[in-house]
Amino acid sequence: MQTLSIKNVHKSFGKKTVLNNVTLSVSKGEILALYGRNGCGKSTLLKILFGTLKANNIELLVNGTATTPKASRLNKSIAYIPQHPFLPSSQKVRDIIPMYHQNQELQDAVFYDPYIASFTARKVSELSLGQRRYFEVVLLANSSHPFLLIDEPFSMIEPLHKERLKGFLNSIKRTKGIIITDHYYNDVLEVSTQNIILKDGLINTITTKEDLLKYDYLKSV
Ligand SMILES: Nc1ncnc2c1ncn2[C@@H]1O[C@H](COP(=O)(O)OP(=O)(O)OP(=O)(O)O)[C@@H](O)[C@H]1O
Repeated sequence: MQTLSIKNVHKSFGKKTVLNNVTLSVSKGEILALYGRNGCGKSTLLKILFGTLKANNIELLVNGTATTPKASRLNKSIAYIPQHPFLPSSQKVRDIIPMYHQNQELQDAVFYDPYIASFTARKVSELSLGQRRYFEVVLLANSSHPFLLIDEPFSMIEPLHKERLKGFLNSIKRTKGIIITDHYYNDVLEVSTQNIILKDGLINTITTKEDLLKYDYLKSV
């Protein structure tokens, strides 16, 4: 079983502790959903895992072997889809695909995705938000990385795009271990296999939607 485990992640910004000995793990075949209120530290945790933000402390194990976030990024264990646009806006979709994938099979998986095939001639700047988000996810999820971090894939996109994205995530779920964070909790709950919430720097397990009330994320369900 391929598993990504993090233990005792600690992160402070000045005197403010955002992550307080956070411990979690995700295995191939699982989608771990991370909830939490604005500013609680979800993106901070994903950036730390991808090695673009330094933690005060982190123990990272990939398949039981101790490693570092930077090494995991460089050896293509972990892929990361950030919250903000990251693709070159003046490039066409069809030119971006080979930039990310030299492997023909991986290129084809993106090129021949039925929805992406309908806009490969367009520049990224010409895509709708939903098209761009779907392209970003499919582009990076069709990779050899066994673990994938996705920050807010559903935010601000229309219902039809959300359905398409959920369908895609369900189709790749058995091939990867995925950590996803988003405030569209109903959509996330449809695809997730495990659910946790970050509150006051600590991780709590969620088993029902009502637990989101318990940790002050919702007022009613
Ligand atoms: N570089 C930084 N310097 C100082 N404080 C920071 C920095 N980056 C993040 N923070 C603070 O850390 C906290 C966690 O931010 P983070 O972006 O991880 O929250 P989040 O849970 O992803 O929020 P949202 O749901 O709004 O995306 C916030 O209070 C934020 O202001």
